Amino acid sequence: MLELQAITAGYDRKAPVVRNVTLSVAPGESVGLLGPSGCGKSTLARVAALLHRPDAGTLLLDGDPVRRWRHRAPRAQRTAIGVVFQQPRLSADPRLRLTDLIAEPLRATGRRDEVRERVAELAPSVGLTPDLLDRRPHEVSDGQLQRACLARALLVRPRWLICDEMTAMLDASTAAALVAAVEEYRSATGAGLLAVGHDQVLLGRWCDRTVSWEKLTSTEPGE
Ligand SMILES: Nc1ncnc2c1ncn2[C@@H]1O[C@H](COP(=O)(O)OP(=O)(O)OP(=O)(O)O)[C@@H](O)[C@H]1O
Repeated sequence: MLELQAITAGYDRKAPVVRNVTLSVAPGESVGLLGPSGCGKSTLARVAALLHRPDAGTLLLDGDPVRRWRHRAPRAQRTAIGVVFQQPRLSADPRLRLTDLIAEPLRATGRRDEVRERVAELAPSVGLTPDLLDRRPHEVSDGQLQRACLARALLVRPRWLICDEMTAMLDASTAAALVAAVEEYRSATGAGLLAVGHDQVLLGRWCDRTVSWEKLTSTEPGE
């Protein structure tokens, strides 16, 4: 299970944007988190992705509490989670060719031949052709770059995927292709998914269940 328990988080301890939120994703389950712009969904997603330390509450990964965040998190916990954000250009090093961008999670540990093999295996599953793999981010479209960011997230075979508005900037056919790639990965591996967004129709079609931000936060004592 991926369990967010009574999470309070934000950027100012006196005014947290996420207050006492509890949400779980079971293995193999897909959960959509719906909410309006600015409500705190991305902040919660970043807590779940080990990128933002909460002010209070507990994150359990398969029963183990997460005690360290970002680069301090143990590798086994970091690689259990794959994350894709809304804006690929903010999460892609502009100097890297797409092959190296996809291979980033293996940079420290992967052998060269293993890296090449894994990227070649993943690229078609996200719809990237070999010619695109040699290009740098400024030489590809947003959709192509987002495909590479999804491949990077899948590279270490995470048990949990967090997609934060993954398709918000994309045209309908690219969005559908990326959702299909996530679902193919999930059906092959049994990975769980937390998909964050504001598009009720998309999340309703994509996920086993959707929860609204209002519901999650209305259980707060005193509200
Ligand atoms: N790095 C930051 N420093 C300070 N405040 C921030 C930071 N990031 C986000 N915020 C604020 O926290 C609140 C919640 O932001 P968050 O990105 O979690 O919302 P969201 O629901 O994901 O919105 P959107 O759908 O527009 O991405 C907003 O008011 C935002 O301005």
